[in-house]
Amino acid sequence: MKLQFSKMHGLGNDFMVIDGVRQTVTLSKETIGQLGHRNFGVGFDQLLLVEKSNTPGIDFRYRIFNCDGSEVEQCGNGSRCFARFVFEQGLTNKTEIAVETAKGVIYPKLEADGNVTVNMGVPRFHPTEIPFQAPEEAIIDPLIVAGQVHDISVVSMGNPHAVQVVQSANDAPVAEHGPLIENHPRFPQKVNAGFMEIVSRTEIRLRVFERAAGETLACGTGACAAVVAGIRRGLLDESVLVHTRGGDLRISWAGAAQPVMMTGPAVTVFTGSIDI
Ligand SMILES: N[C@@H](CCC[C@H](N)C(=O)O)C(=O)O
Repeated sequence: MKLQFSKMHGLGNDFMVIDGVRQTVTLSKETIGQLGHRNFGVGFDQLLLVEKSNTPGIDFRYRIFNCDGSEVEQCGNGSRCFARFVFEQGLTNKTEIAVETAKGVIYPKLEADGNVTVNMGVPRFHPTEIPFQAPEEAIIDPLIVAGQVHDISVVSMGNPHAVQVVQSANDAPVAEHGPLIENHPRFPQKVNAGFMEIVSRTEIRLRVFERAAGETLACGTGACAAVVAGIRRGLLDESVLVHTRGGDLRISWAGAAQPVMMTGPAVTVFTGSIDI
C-alpha cells in the first residue's frame, strides 16, 4: 500500500500526518513503530491520522500515536498541525474547525498571521481522571523520585501530566528523572513529565519528557498543563509565554471550569509517499 503523508512540526515537535479521509489506511502498532524510526523510517515524535467524523456538527476526527505505536488521547502541537493539514490539503475551507479526539472535542482556529489558536478544553485534576494514585485532589503532591521528594502538580489535558518547578530548565535532570516519573507506579497509564522554570508571572521556560517519546523540543499539552499548574500554585498570571527548546507558545487559562487556549505555529516541512 502506498501512503501519502505530510511531514509537519509545531516548534520542532514533529509529526507524520496522514489523510485517512481520501485514503484507506490500516496501521498496526508495529508499522507505526517502524515508520517512526529516525534511521529506518520517516521519523517523528507522533503520527496523526485524520479521519471523517460521524458526529453531527463535528468536522473531523483525528487519532494520535506516539512513535512507539501507542495511541494517546491528546496532542497540543499536533492539533495545530492537524488544522494546518486539513486546510492545506483542501479537506476543508473552514478556518475554525471542530475535531474529535480520543478525549473529547477541541477547536483549532487558523489565524490571519499564520499561527493556530486551539481551545484545548477544560483541564482536569482529580486523581481518577489523570489517572494517579492519590487519596484526593491536590494542587501539589509529593512524589518520591530517585530517593527524593519532588513536588508535582498533576493535570490532565486529556493526556496525563506531572509538572514540577525547577530552578533552571536548562540544568533540570530531564534525561535522568523523566523516565522515572514517566514510569512511576503511581501513574498506571504512565505520564508526561514537565520541568518548569518560572521566569516571571507571565513567562516560563519548559522542558517535557514525553510519555513514550522521550524529551521533545516542545510539548503543547505539556505547556498547557504547566501554565495551569503554575496558575493554581499562585505563581503565574492568566496569560503566559512559554519558552520551549523549539520556540514559544502563548497559553491562557481563566481558571476553574474554563478551557485552556494555546496559540503557536504549525509548519509543513514536505509531503511524500511511502510503501508500507
Ligand atoms: N507532543 C504532544 C503530546 C503527545 C502525546 C504524549 N507523548 C502522551 O503520551 O500523552 C503535545 O504537543 O501535546
